[in-house]
Amino acid sequence: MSLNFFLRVSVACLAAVIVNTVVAWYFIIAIIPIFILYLYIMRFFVATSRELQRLESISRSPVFAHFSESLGGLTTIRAFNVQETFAKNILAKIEKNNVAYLYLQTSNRWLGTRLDFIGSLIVLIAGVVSLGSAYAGELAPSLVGLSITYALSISNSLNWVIRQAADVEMQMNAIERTSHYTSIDSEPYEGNKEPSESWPDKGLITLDNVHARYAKGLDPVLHGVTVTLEPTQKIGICGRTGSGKSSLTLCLFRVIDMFKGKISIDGEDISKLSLTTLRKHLSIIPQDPVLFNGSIRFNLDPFVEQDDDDLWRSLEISQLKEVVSELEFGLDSPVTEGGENFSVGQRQLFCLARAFLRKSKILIMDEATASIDIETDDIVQSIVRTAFKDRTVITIAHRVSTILDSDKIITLDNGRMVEFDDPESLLEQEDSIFASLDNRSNSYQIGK
Ligand SMILES: Nc1ncnc2c1ncn2[C@@H]1O[C@H](COP(=O)(O)OP(=O)(O)OP(=O)(O)O)[C@@H](O)[C@H]1O
Repeated sequence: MSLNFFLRVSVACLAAVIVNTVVAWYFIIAIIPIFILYLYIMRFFVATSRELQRLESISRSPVFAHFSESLGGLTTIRAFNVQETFAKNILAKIEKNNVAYLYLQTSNRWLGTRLDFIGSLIVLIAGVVSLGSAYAGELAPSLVGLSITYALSISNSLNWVIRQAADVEMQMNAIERTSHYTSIDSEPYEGNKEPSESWPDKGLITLDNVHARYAKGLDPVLHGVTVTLEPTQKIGICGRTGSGKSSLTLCLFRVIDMFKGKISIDGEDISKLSLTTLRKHLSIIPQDPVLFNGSIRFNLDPFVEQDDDDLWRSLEISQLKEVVSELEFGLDSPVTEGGENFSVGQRQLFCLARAFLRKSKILIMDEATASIDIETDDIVQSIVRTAFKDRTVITIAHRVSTILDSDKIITLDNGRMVEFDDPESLLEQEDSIFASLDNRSNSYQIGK
């Protein structure tokens, strides 16, 4: 549509110049300096407005981000009575955006006055040239009218062309951003090996001299971790803040760059598998349990692979059967965005039910019980001990009590595995880090 219009306007513009030149040939000589001036203004305006548009876009995003974050945290904002601070913050961001917007509009006005001036100049030239010719008797009065009418249309057309050109440049900002995102390296999804259907059927995890870092150019966060986790073992990982507990689990999912060493699960080198295969076969319960907008059924079984009996069984195991059966629509009851209509503990239990349903042989719990009460923590631990007894479970602990009954404890320090033993033996060694963390357990925290 726009291209069609653009072509029509361009042809109309050309026709107007030809008509004026035919009416009085010196019109073309007079129009050349104006055309050069026009090009100069066009280049100046397009370059400026492009940058102003970019500033406007950049300053607009924080306004939306702040607004949606404030909406999400309304209760916290009110609880701390910091409404005024948040209002001030968003007003400052809006003001910044308004400044950019104002400059953008001002530049448009700047262009408007110059284009009007150039347009009037063209009409003036056409008028003077054709009237001069008419006085000299070379031109019929009707042709004077024709010439001025066409000159008026030139100024309108030029105005339109310059604005469209500027607009295209401005909108190209979006293309520039998109092309930036398309050129970002993505994770290597493809694998060159497909494991057997039943993989992993035991849950044996072997880490051999694992070195990992968050990105090329950053310092390594794991330095040569070597350990074998036997099938069905319950392993607790502890260590001070920043010791590399989460990084170790991220390595299992190949989220971070393992630049040296090897991790095998049931004999398969995970670096050779496709990411989809690898991640499909591991389950993780993060500290912030994730539930999606939809029904309970969708949250438990997004790929519709299980029947209702299995779903109810998983809810029974995670002690949610009663809660769900009391809801009006049972399994089809709605879950709001982020699972806000359930408590954090219940969300953890839903995640546990989901992990149980997926039947993956390996479950990773990353400080999963950090933000729930001790009672729910106990429920989670007892579910792990019973329903997950035939699976390998790695628990990053927030409370010492959480991992006290693990089969083995891994203690990390500065990205190195410094202890690997059963909890009793480690507690007996008074100089062990695990024992020192246990001594601090009055605070119920490890590494915090
Ligand atoms: N996204 C990241 N980018 C770069 N470095 C990171 C990133 N996340 C963590 N690190 C670094 O990796 C190291 C290990 O962090 P990690 O989160 O694994 O520790 P942690 O033991 O899980 O700590 P916490 O108990 O606080 O969760 C730290 O030095 C940290 O600074």
